[in-house]
Amino acid sequence: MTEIVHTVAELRQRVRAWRAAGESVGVVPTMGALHEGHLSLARRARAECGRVITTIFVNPKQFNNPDDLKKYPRTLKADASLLSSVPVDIVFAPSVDEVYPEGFASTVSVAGVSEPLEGRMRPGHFDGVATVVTKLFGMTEAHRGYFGQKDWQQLQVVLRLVRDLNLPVEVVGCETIREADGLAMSSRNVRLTPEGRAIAGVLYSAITAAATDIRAGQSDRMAIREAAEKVRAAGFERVEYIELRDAGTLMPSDDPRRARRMLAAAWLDGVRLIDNIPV
Ligand SMILES: Nc1ncnc2c1ncn2[C@@H]1O[C@H](COP(=O)(O)OP(=O)(O)OP(=O)(O)O)[C@@H](O)[C@H]1O
Ligand SMILES: CC(C)(CO)[C@@H](O)C(=O)[O-]
Ligand code: BAL
Repeated sequence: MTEIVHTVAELRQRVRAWRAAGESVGVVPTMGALHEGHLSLARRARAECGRVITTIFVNPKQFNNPDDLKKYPRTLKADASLLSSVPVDIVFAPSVDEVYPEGFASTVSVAGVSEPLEGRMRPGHFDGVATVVTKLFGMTEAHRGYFGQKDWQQLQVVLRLVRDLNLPVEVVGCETIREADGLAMSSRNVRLTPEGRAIAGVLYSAITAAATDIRAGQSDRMAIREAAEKVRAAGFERVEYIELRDAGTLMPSDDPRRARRMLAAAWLDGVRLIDNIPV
């Protein structure tokens, strides 16, 4: 049975009882408007942990764009019913005041890995993510936390903060779930028009082709330029970045012997889509 819990006090009571009984606890942090990508994380947690908590919290501190925050889809009822099919034990859906009560004054800031790409395009975003993820780990006392590779840089930020702050959590990165045309599932996809949705898969196919070309010996720069041209030609309004980076540090990397990642962000129908793949 899936139970919806809104307060930290009630959550703690449940978790303490589980832990006292020797059960392992997994947490899947989300902002709701759930899709198969989220559910795959929850199923993995279900398979690996005795108890599973999914958190649903649209975290105002990580939105640098007030319009994006206002338009973020909120579908708690439908989300809870999807999660009961996994099933997860608890849906933790706190209010903004519960998470950030009067007088809240702390920020967790991860230097380095949070600075380029998403960090540069969305100032303050990763401070908001690092702060709320640290709090969610503290609130849930989870042994394991599940995060999607779709938000690759976020996953690296969380890994860094857990290491740096000695948090007793094992971070598990889970593969990106895609639509049939390759589009990475994302809650923001519902804001695409039918015309936009029809071309959205080009972001993935363009970076996949670039990665293949680079592995076949094409120069990084040429392959990336061609990918950006394909995305624009398909009808995207703007390519914010397509970059080849060290997979762990997110710093520029032209060393094919190291694990590298191609990361992209582009605008379609006024919606900002991101994706990434290994190279
Ligand atoms: N397609 C996906 N495959 C695997 N994991 C995913 C996918 N989409 C999101 N996740 C993961 O689910 C967790 C919660 O993400 P979030 O609630 O922001 O959903 P989202 O679909 O990424 O929404 P957004 O529109 O904000 O990008 C994150 O760890 C994220 O990486
Ligand atoms: C990890 C997270 C739930 C923190 O708010 C959010 O950034 C997300 O949904 O990826
Ligand atoms: N999925 C990452 C959270 C965000 O876009 O704000």
